[in-house]
Amino acid sequence: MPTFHTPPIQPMAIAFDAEKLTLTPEGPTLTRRMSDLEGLFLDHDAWKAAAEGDNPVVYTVVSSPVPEIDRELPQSITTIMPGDTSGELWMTKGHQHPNHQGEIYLALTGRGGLLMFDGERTEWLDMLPGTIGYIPPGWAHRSINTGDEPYAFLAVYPGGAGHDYGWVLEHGMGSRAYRGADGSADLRPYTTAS
Ligand SMILES: O=P(O)(O)OC[C@H]1O[C@H](O)[C@H](O)[C@@H](O)[C@@H]1O
Repeated sequence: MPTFHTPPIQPMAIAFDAEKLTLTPEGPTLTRRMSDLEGLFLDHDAWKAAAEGDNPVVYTVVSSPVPEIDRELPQSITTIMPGDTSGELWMTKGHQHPNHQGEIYLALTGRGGLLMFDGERTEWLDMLPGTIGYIPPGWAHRSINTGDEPYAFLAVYPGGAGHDYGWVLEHGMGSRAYRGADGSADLRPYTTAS
C-alpha cells in the first residue's frame, strides 16, 4: 500500500440524484447571491441595483464530502438560475486553477455554456444535458445559463486545484455572454466599463 503525507479518505458510495440535483451524503454547500458577483457584469449600476434590491440567488453549489485536498477528486453540482443583468446572462464568478489542473463538467438539466479563457484564446462550449465539457489545465472557466430554466452541471476536479478568482477580475474571460434573439447566447468581446 502506498504511503501518503495526507492519508486519503476511505472509499465511499455517493448517491447522485440527477432530478433532485443532490449528492448524498452531502458536503459543503455554497449559495452565491448577486452581491457576491461584484465587478463581473459590465453594467455596474444594474448589478448594484439588483445587489442592493432583492439580491437574488444567482447560483448554488452542493458538494460531496470528498475534500478539496491534493490527490482527492471532489465533485459538486452547480445550479445557475435563469436571468440576465442588462442582457448579460447570469453566470458563475469563474476562476482559474492556480495549479493549472484540468476539470470535467457533465451537463444535467437546462441549457448552458462553458466559457474558457487562457489569457489569449477564448472557447465556448454549448452545454446540453449529457454534454461533457472538458477544461484543460491553464484555462479559466465560467458557466452561464443560456436558457429559461435552471442550468445544472456536475463537476469533478482535482482537490488541490484551487480557485483563483482574482485572475478573472484582472484578465477577464475574453467574452461576455448576452441573451441572443433566438435563445442562444450572443457572445461579445470582453470590455470593461470606462
Ligand atoms: O467557483 P465559481 O467560479 O463560483 O464556480 C462555481 C463552482 O463551479 C464548479 O462546480 C466548480 O467545480 C466548483 O469548484 C465551483 O465552485
